[in-house]
Amino acid sequence: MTLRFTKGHGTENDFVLVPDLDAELDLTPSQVALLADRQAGIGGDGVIRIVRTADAAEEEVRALAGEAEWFMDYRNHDGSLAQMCGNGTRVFATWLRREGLIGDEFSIATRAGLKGIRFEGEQVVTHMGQWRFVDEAKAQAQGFDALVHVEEAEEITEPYSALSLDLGNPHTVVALPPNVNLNGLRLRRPPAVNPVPPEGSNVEFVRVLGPGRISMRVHERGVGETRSCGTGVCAAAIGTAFWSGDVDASSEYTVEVPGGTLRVRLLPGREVELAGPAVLVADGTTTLV
Ligand SMILES: N[C@@H](CCC[C@H](N)C(=O)O)C(=O)O
Repeated sequence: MTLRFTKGHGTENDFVLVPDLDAELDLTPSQVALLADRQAGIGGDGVIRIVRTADAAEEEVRALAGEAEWFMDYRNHDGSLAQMCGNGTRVFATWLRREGLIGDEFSIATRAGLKGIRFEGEQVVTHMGQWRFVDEAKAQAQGFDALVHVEEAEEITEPYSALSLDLGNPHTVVALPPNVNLNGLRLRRPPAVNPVPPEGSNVEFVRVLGPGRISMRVHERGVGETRSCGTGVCAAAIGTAFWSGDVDASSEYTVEVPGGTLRVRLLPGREVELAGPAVLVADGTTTLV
């Protein structure tokens, strides 16, 4: 079967977008993994099927059809399903706008609920909704609720304290001590998180650069190290605000990732907004086997 696709990225977190406007596709995990394969397929950190919310397979998603016409059906590089992708929302929205399917401000449906989108010049702003601690009592009592082992250069060192956050999808944030070089971490293998998150976790390593400025590297669940992760930079900003003493105040962070720069606004009511660029790189067709 011939498939139309668009390749796009948000701060170099790259995706294969597959329009399925008539809801004819039932992509299997192995078909997704082949599309995302950088040697044998188109290549990307994830695959986004663009489909009407009313045609989503999941009942909870279909229930959002009155508020959002389009559903971002997000799959990871390995073919697994994910609830949400922050960078993906901007690329998805940019494709919908290019095709004339939406206006300047609208909502999209995701497996983590509705997300508001607006275009501000070259930037796309996603209202990511509410975040939550996975274990607030433990985090407030100890300052962390998990441990992360990671390889540094050749060795696996002592575990780092970490914070588990739910941004619709799972995150574990590590604030690196000042003597540890962010670029020296080896993220080719998944960092080991303890307690083991039941559905796996994206793991972010954060270095504070100055007030409101951080840099981050990420190992994404279902992918490996990526050059950016939108939900991950939100988690990194939330963790940094938490460790600096006031996660409930409004604040803004600029987050440097290997693929570029993103802006995060922490809002009252534990809501968060993400702003950044989105680029559509190429359109083509491929054969689905
Ligand atoms: N890159 C994304 C997150 C994609 C999903 C993630 N790997 C997961 O499994 O939760 C982003 O920009 O947020």
